[in-house]
Amino acid sequence: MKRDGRWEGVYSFEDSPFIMEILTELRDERTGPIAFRKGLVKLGRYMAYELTKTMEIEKVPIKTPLEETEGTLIKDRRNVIIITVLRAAIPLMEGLIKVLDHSRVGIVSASRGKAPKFEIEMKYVKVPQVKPDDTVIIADPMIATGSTLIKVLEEVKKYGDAKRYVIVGVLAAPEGISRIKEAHPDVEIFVAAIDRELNEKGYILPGLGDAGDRAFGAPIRI
Ligand SMILES: O=P(O)(O)OC[C@H]1O[C@H](OP(=O)(O)OP(=O)(O)O)[C@H](O)[C@@H]1O
Ligand SMILES: O=c1cc[nH]c(=O)[nH]1
Ligand SMILES: [Mg+2]
Repeated sequence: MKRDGRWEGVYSFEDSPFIMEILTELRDERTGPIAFRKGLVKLGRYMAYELTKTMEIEKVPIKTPLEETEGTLIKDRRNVIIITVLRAAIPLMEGLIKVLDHSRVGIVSASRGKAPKFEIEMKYVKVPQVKPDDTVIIADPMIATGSTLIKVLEEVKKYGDAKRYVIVGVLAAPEGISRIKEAHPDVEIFVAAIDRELNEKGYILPGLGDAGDRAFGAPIRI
């Protein structure tokens, strides 16, 4: 895990060869939906594991069959809410919850409109009560303009004050991170990698394309 000096509380995993190998498969245009979804699940699992290193732990007395000793408990792991941003975060959440298995889960829908406005439509919001000890993890693979996550954070913050707000994603564009940090300076961001820029349609470059479409196929409008 590597802190990015351009912002406070922003980390990438560009120093992790294994995470970079999974990302390489996700970026590759030849990777089909089955392998793409599997890659997202794997990333979620390993990123959650890395995230536990930033969590508060507690030393606890335990008894082995032979004697008393001291054990470790990750306190914060017991107080996690994962917010899944439809669609593309579904496989990422599946991976995160394998490690963060006590998590409560919120589901929100967010659909980004076309350039240049990129208006976000949020029709479905189901979020549990947020308590002061909670770490709220917002899972969304792509941080492009940042508009989706700014809106999701605004909404989620109505459900109570958390100990931490953490975004877990795959790729981010620098402009998206800057916009989120400006609107929500308290949020921490963990992404596999931070890419170069956005194109005129709001896609991350070099990126991996449309994460939702690659995972689930392109929807049609009727
Ligand atoms: O940072 P932004 O510019 O807001 O863009 C990022 C959003 O775009 C994608 O979702 P999309 O709207 O394509 O929905 P989908 O997951 O259903 O494809 C992605 O999963 C993010 O939620
Ligand atoms: O590059 C991008 C930008 C937004 N959403 C995606 O799925 N990909
Ligand atoms: Mg999409």
